[in-house]
Amino acid sequence: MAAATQQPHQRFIGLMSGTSLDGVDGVIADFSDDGRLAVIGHASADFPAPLRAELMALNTPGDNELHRAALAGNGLARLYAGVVAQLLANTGTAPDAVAAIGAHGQTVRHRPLEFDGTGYTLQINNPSLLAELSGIDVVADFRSRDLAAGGQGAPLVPAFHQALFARPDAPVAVLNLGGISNLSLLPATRAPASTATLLGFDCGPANALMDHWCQRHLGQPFDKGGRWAASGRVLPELLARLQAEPYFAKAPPKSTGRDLFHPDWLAGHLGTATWAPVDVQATLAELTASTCAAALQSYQKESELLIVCGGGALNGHLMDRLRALLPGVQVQASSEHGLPPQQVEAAAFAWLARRTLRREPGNLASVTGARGARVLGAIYPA
Ligand SMILES: Nc1ncnc2c1ncn2[C@@H]1O[C@H](COP(=O)(O)OP(=O)(O)OP(=O)(O)O)[C@@H](O)[C@H]1O
Ligand SMILES: CC(=O)N[C@H]1[C@@H]2OC[C@@H](O2)[C@@H](O)[C@@H]1O[C@H](C)C(=O)O
Repeated sequence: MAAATQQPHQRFIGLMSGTSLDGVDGVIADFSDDGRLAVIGHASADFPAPLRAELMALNTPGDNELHRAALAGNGLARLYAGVVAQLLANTGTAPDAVAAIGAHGQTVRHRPLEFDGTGYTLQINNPSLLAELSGIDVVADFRSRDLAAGGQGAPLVPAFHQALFARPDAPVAVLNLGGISNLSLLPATRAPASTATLLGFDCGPANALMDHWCQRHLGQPFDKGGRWAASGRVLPELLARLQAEPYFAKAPPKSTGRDLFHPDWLAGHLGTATWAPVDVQATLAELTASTCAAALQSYQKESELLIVCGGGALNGHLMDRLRALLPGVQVQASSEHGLPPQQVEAAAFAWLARRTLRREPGNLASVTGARGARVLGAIYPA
């Protein structure tokens, strides 16, 4: 009789609904014992318009928030459950073959201490409902523990970027262009310990303001390929005003969100000027590219490779501007390094859920500024 074979891998699902508020991305991935992963399926779902509108509205203080947030959490959990069902069906996976789902939730407030002295981060979610609907353990609320330990609670993906993209002999930078941009600066894995500090921080707005402007003036949710921005002219005076935002010059650790970079922030800088909308869009794209490029040049000059993920990697104009602003740096989409741009963050939350189940820390104190490594999140058993 053949000896019983050991299970060769563990399967996890990761679900991300990020600050661009475009919908949910999910991946299902197999992890080997040493933590390497193979994504075996991807599924996504757009937000139904009323849920998107409510999640967007909940980013700013308003009436009856507790009730509305609870209902939005239910709506999000049901959308998540639909994505999980697609992932299971597409890959012929039974729920009990999945160790856990890492479900990020929807950030509607992000207030690390120095933002306004409050010190909390809030991801709307209903992990109990998702566990009930999916029959799978759910890990959620990944950020609060890092904040409790004095950290920013974000970004959390740099540790995953390190596991996935770091190289033995050369540093690598990884840029996520979602609603907000964040950069991971990965030292060479063989670098001496004294020079091997991994940094990561949010650079500023990526697509959030461009999406807003595009919706307002073209009635479209985003600027496909960046073609509208590419047809405009950068406004030097406006660009200088936007770049003067103190957040950009702040040293890490730092993180941000729609709490700072919201439509009123843009409106305040536009003032009463009557610039052509297409030129404002070109300027917003330049703001994204220039702040990300400046962040790389300030904190990892020696990097010759920039791997770009997130939906912004599909914006040809943004990618061109990054290349122009970073001569000598190869700027490549993450698809050239094994994982399509829209799957990286979801895969990161599958990876983080696995860490939590194994009681392994998910944060990096060098990135978030937390007092130390912490096991992140809460587990909701199926
Ligand atoms: N073909 C495309 N051309 C230009 N932009 C695109 C394209 N596809 C997606 N995007 C942009 O990418 C955004 C979605 O990116 P993504 O899903 O990575 O963001 P997110 O995960 O919601 O945000 P975050 O990483 O800040 O949490 C869209 O809102 C849009 O602006
Ligand atoms: C509070 C919050 O949701 N932050 C997000 C957001 O989207 C991009 C950037 O701002 C990053 O800090 C973070 O997401 C990724 C997944 C992170 O934690 O690494």
